[in-house]
Amino acid sequence: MQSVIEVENLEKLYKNKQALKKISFQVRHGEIFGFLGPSGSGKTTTVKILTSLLLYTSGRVKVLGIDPGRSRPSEFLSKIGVLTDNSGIYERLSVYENLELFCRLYSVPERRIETVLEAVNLAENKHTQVGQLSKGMKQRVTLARTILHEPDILFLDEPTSALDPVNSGRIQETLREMNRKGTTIFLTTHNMQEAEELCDRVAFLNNGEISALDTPQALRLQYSDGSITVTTRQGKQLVQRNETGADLIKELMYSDNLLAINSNEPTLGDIFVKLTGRGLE
Ligand SMILES: Nc1ncnc2c1ncn2[C@@H]1O[C@H](COP(=O)(O)OP(=O)(O)OP(=O)(O)O)[C@@H](O)[C@H]1O
Repeated sequence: MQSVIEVENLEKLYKNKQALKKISFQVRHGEIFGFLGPSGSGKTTTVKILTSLLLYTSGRVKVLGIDPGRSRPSEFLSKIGVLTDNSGIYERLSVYENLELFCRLYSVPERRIETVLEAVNLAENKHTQVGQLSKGMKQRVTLARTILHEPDILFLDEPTSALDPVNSGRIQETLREMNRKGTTIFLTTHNMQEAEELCDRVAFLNNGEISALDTPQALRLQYSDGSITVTTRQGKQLVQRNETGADLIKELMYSDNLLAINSNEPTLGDIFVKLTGRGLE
């Protein structure tokens, strides 16, 4: 499948701090790609470079065939959407007025507002002043603004980090829906559950280096120890995937003492710790 983001040996130096150490990866058209790493690993630096907000030191970067470091801002920014913490929504204006303002600024037809409000589930709140909305709803207004111009790629830096599970879930559902309609999504997070549920592929970033990159399922299988937990009326028991294990399960089934069988696949968080020796928080 066609790559919409290509990164090769990307390096970023802040004075003498090497924030990105020659990382390489590609993001395919139509996928949700997760960039996972703990605080300080280089996630925001990467997003800023990919969205032309920061210049890189060396390497090769292409986003939709354009080098963000050398792009014409108006042309490049019309193709992407960027959601970060400080997205500048006007608290004293209503939801609708905020979006109207951005429509005028970016020459987007006003009829897009209704579609976008439906997409982020805010149609009923369109006349509410943003200052009166909950944190989760504000984040959805910001998302609405980010997708107003129908970007080909959406960059999200920790989109749900400050939200409760209900609001996080709503944002995730909106992202899934947008992705189903063809938007490629590049997402940074240190929330492994979010990555596991949402992402087609994930990259683990640690100290400016990528230590693994694959689908969550492939990573779980690769780092699984192959054991199975069997639950019987007497309790839980660890069984290996071999002939002895199979015989035991067969015996438990015939004796009607088998309540459940679960494979012991590690979570993305477990794998991150295994690979890097540190957690994601
Ligand atoms: N403007 C800057 N000047 C110097 N060092 C910086 C600058 N911005 C970031 N860094 C350093 O670069 C490294 C990567 O930072 P970055 O913000 O990209 O990490 P992050 O993974 O996004 O972290 P967080 O999840 O806390 O936002 C960190 O060590 C950080 O201290």
